[in-house]
Amino acid sequence: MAQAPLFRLQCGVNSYEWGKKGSESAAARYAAATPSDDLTIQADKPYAELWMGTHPSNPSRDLQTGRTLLDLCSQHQGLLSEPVSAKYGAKLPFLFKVLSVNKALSIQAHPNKKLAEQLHARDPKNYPDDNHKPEMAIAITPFEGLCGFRPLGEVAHFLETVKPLRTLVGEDEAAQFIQAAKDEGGDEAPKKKALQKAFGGLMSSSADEVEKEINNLVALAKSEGADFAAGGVPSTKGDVLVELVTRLHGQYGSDIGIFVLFFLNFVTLQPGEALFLVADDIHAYVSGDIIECMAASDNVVRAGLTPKFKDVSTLVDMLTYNYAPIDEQKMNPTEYPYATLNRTAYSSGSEVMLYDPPIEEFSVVRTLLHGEGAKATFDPLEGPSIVICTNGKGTIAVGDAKHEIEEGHVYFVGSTAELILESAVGKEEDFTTFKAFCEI
Ligand SMILES: NNC(=O)[C@@H](O)[C@H](O)[C@H](O)COP(=O)(O)O
Ligand SMILES: [Zn+2]
Repeated sequence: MAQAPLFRLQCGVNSYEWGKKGSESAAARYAAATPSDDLTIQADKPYAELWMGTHPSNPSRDLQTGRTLLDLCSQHQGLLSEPVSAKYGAKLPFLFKVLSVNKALSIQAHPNKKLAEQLHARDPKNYPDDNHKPEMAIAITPFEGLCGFRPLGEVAHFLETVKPLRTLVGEDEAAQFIQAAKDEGGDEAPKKKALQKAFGGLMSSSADEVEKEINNLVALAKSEGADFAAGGVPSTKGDVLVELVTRLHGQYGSDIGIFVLFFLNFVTLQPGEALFLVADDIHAYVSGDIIECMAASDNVVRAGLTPKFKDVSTLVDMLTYNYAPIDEQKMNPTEYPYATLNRTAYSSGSEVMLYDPPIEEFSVVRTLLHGEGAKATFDPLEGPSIVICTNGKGTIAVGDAKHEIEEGHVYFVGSTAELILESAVGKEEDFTTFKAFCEI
């Protein structure tokens, strides 16, 4: 029997410690928006991630039949399209998530394909996939994160002005780094080497050294206030650093990850803003709700700010040591050219925006339909999509099939289906959806 190309998904939510509690968590609210026998939201339990896709660690299911999406795609490969199923088999090329972050996530990076295969072969328990995991984050609420190494001059500034940091890095390593960072000319390779040496020096500190220096750091931050770190740097002022050191210390105690703050860009995203992280890029999300899309993998190499398995030497060895101002990491969405807005949508400032990272496995479209009757019609795609509504309500239609969709509802849309989204909100309200898709 042919499989309808539009069906509602029941998606699982996981309870990592850093998730927002109870219904404060968007991941929990969205999971609870779909009937499920085994989910009752508990007020004091953290709910971190809603997973939408075929990944076996938390497989999404067809709401009507209870069959896993992987099972359906295995039986009906047309849902994925011939090119996608030829290359990726029955597994979706992407994993689509909603994260609700209450406490900082681990200092982490995701291995490239080659390293992922090696780690998976060596330690399948901690590295469940043999695939890379480049990822994109799109803010649903205001979001804070640590992403990529700072411009070297900023790291040099902190090594010069924050004594506990310099002590852990090592006076010689710090001096060599500052020298390399200040050398205006010269190629990148020796600078990246100096950065790796300084970062590696920090990350090889003993627990006792960290305990001692974290107390000095917190005391210094408290006593110096806005003058902390000589007032900080343009991208992260002294008072912001004081608040972050205090907050992370409150969350994780004497954790080396707090010192990593001085090496990484601290970025805030407003709703709709996005960033993209290539494999081997260091990061740690700090707060807020995001849509996240990634290649289908759950490989995380961690080195701090976490009770989970840490693999510090692998992290220090694997990083790209790219360094750049945060604006170079942000992604700029563009108007999606394959959707048509009706007059109501057009006149009410609705928008269909494409977030298109430089990889094959996924892109994401954010559709914001403002006011009653605003409609967007999407050209057929040769590939699979997953749609989630994050605000308001409306209808989702493919061919003759038309369903109501509201906040938290998730739908799978099979290949070459012409998709129509129409809002059913008040004239001053928004109906917002995100659609992850792969087309090769
Ligand atoms: N940057 N975001 C991600 O990579 C998410 O998709 C991961 O699932 C989380 O980072 C996992 O974080 P923990 O290992 O619990 O610290
Ligand atoms: Zn990550």
